[in-house]
Amino acid sequence: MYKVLVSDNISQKGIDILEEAGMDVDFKPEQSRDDFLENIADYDGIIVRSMTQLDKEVLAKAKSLKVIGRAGTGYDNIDLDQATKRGIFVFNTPTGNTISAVEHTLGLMLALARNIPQANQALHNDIWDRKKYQGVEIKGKTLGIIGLGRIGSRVAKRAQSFGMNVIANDPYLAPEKAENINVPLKSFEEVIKESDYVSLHTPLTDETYHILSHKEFAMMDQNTRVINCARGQNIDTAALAKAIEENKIAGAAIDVHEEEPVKASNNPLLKYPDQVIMTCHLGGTTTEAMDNVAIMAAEEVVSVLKNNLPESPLNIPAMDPQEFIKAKPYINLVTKLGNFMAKWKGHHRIKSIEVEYAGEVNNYSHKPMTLSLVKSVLEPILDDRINLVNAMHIAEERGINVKESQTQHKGELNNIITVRLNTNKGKYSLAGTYLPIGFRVIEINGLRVDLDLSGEFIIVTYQDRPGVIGKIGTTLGEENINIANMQVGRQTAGGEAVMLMQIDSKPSSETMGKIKDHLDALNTNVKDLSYIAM
Ligand SMILES: NC(=O)C1=CN([C@@H]2O[C@H](COP(=O)(O)OP(=O)(O)OC[C@H]3O[C@@H](n4cnc5c(N)ncnc54)[C@H](O)[C@@H]3O)[C@@H](O)[C@H]2O)C=CC1
Ligand SMILES: O=C(O)CCC(=O)C(=O)O
Repeated sequence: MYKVLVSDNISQKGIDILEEAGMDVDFKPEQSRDDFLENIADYDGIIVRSMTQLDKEVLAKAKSLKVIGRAGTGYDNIDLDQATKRGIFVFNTPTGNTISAVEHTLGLMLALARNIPQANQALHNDIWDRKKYQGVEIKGKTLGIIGLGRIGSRVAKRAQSFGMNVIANDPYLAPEKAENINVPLKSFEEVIKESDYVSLHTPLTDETYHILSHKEFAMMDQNTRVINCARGQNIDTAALAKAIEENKIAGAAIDVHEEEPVKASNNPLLKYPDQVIMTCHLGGTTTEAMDNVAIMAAEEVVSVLKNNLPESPLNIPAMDPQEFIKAKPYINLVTKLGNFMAKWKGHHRIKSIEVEYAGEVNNYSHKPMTLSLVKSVLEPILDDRINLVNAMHIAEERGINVKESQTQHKGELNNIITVRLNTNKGKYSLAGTYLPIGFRVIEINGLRVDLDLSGEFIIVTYQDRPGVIGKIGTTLGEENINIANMQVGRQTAGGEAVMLMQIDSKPSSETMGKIKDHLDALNTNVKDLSYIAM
């Protein structure tokens, strides 16, 4: 039974899903860091929101952890690099709370324009002051959005319906996406200078850390109001407090904070209740969003622990489910070629893995295929320590160069995948194709063959000599091993030859020894002789 820790508050619906799937669930949102560090080794899966820090120290102790589910969007609290190196799948549920974050942003903008929280607070204190709390309209004003993704684009659409003029900065967005929603893309500086309202909707990255600081506040108009519903570290809090103090800008509405939870001791913005509205990271906290992200995260954790790939992976290439279904035969083909190669090359040290894709297979992303190949080639050495998440990292760590290429050439076949290994004892190459009837191996070390890529094989590479086929056939016959199919390829008469035999049962090591003795007696210079079960 898998153990799953839920270390932040999530909807009960998520916990029910985990339990119904037979998981042993610990719900511990209030756990101390020390307890967390002490117990994390016990868990196969974890679900977090933004409060749990899954940093290097934690992940080093998380010896059994296979999957991290982020019930929400931003994943800056997870050390993705470390999780990847440790082969832990990480996914988020980025669509579950988009609308809630959008609506909270709009709410903050209106509250900021109309002094709603301040007037409410005053009235609760028995103060009626219509002059002090006079607001401004948002109609006709310019809203500058930094980060026009899922949330930013929806904020834009709603703001346009209020009659706002929306502009945006997003260097990574395809310009057509912005054109489609009638939002002109401008430089960061233009947005900062031209906007009455600046709203942040970027993830927290090295580039967006303190994206608004002294310099940017100095560029803003005095009537500018700033909204942050993204991440606290996107704004330099001290610089914002100074800009407010010096009336460089008109106000700010802040949902996310550099230090959470906010306390009077750690946040200078609390000194400006008339200009700064603050909420306690509530952007994604609605009943609907909480249910959505918890259900999605729980279902995905269960699915990944059952050996499926996550739908919104953060550390393996994502694939559209429809595309995945179509590409699956090629993923299976390349995995089979990798399994074959791993057994064929035996204990030789791999220097490089090359894969060449030809024909129809080029219609799909190669990344999942190449990852599957690397995993299958290295698996016999590393067992369950290698998976799709850490395959490239492990290859790199072992000095194995992985190269992929594509070509249109495929002859009469619809698709061909060729795998080449360079080892300390020589080169191996194997090509296969996917046909609706199954997988075929069509080339070994450059020699044409045609065999079903399933079942059990003996493969031998040797110097072409008369009598080899007969000797091997007789030896297998004496051991009562039936040869279902056999193909021999050779470069030239007397040159390097490869024999691939599909057999009906496993030969003993004595049988393999006898074959080797016969081949040596015939002076065939055996390069390798392997039994391969697929
Ligand atoms: N306050 C809350 O409770 C919530 C906060 N969030 C935060 O909102 C962020 C955005 O969420 P989504 O819109 O779903 O993400 P998204 O990935 O759909 O959009 C982010 C956009 O930012 C752009 N971007 C990245 N770096 C940029 C840069 N240096 N300058 C300008 N644009 C840049 C990207 O190209 C992308 O279009 C999340 O990363 C999360 O941190 C999300 C949900 C709830
Ligand atoms: O998950 C949370 O703690 C709140 C929502 C959020 O910040 C996010 O989804 O990025």
